[in-house]
Amino acid sequence: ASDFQVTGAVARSAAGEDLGAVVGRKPVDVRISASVAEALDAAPADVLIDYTHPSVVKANALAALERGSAVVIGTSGLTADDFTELDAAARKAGKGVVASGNFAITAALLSHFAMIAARHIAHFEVIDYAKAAKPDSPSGTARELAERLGDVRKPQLDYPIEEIIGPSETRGGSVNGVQVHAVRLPSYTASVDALFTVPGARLVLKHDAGTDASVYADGTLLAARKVSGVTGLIRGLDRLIFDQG
Ligand SMILES: NC(=O)C1=CN([C@@H]2O[C@H](COP(=O)(O)OP(=O)(O)OC[C@H]3O[C@@H](n4cnc5c(N)ncnc54)[C@H](OP(=O)(O)O)[C@@H]3O)[C@@H](O)[C@H]2O)C=CC1
Ligand SMILES: O=C(O)C1=N[C@H](C(=O)O)C[C@H](O)C1
Repeated sequence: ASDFQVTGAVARSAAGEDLGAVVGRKPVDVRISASVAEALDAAPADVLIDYTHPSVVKANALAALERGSAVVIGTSGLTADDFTELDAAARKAGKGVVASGNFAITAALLSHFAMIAARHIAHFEVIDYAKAAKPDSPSGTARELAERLGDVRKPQLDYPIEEIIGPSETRGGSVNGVQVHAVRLPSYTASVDALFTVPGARLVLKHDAGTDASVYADGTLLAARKVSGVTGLIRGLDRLIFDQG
């Protein structure tokens, strides 16, 4: 995108190398750093875009806010409490954080439609499908969806989970009162189903992605453009697209 300039990059395995060379292009005079703090100390940035690992994303975001950068978070694994902490840190810094469990437009539309559906339908659950080796569960997509659906309303459960006859784990995990079922198997990449049902009929909202990471690019760049106008945290690409006209 011609309106952005890459000022730094982070990858421990390529630290010290030129970013252009590492991605198979001409050198671009951007040296890859081993950590976000090191990268931002070497070259300040308006925005940090984080696609790293659940174990480091919060520390990365806090390091960026301390250094005066806004933050776009794609990395999964953060809890509702983590986001509360990041919102407070962003407000203290007078900066914005935009986080989305999924930056694909199809996932953003699913979230938008699901919030409407939850206002009208009392029974719903979420199924999350990902590759067998995904380290976090539920996915960022499913976690954000369930947390936000649970804020719209707590879904009706017609049989209490704690009274289930058999292993209650088979009914999934509760995220903000919403049952989430995480499937981790080879052949899956990144999909989510939001199931809304009434007696006799079902609405199934499905986001289904393959391995092409470009589906996340436009949404990520949209967030990077808009985050400079934000103070505090916004969660969900759909909120950037649909809540503001
Ligand atoms: N919100 C969204 O739309 C999307 C979210 N994701 C999420 O983004 C995250 C990254 O996914 P993906 O790009 O597939 O992962 P990869 O493992 O392919 O890439 C992670 C990158 O982060 C670098 N990195 C820097 N610091 C660390 C660290 N401390 N620990 C681990 N890696 C580090 C890695 O390089 P090195 O090991 O050399 O440091 C690597 O280049 C996941 O949480 C995933 O769920 C993924 C796609 C879309
Ligand atoms: O690990 C992935 O690949 C992805 N992770 C994100 C998530 O946890 O939801 C988004 C997408 O599913 C790809």
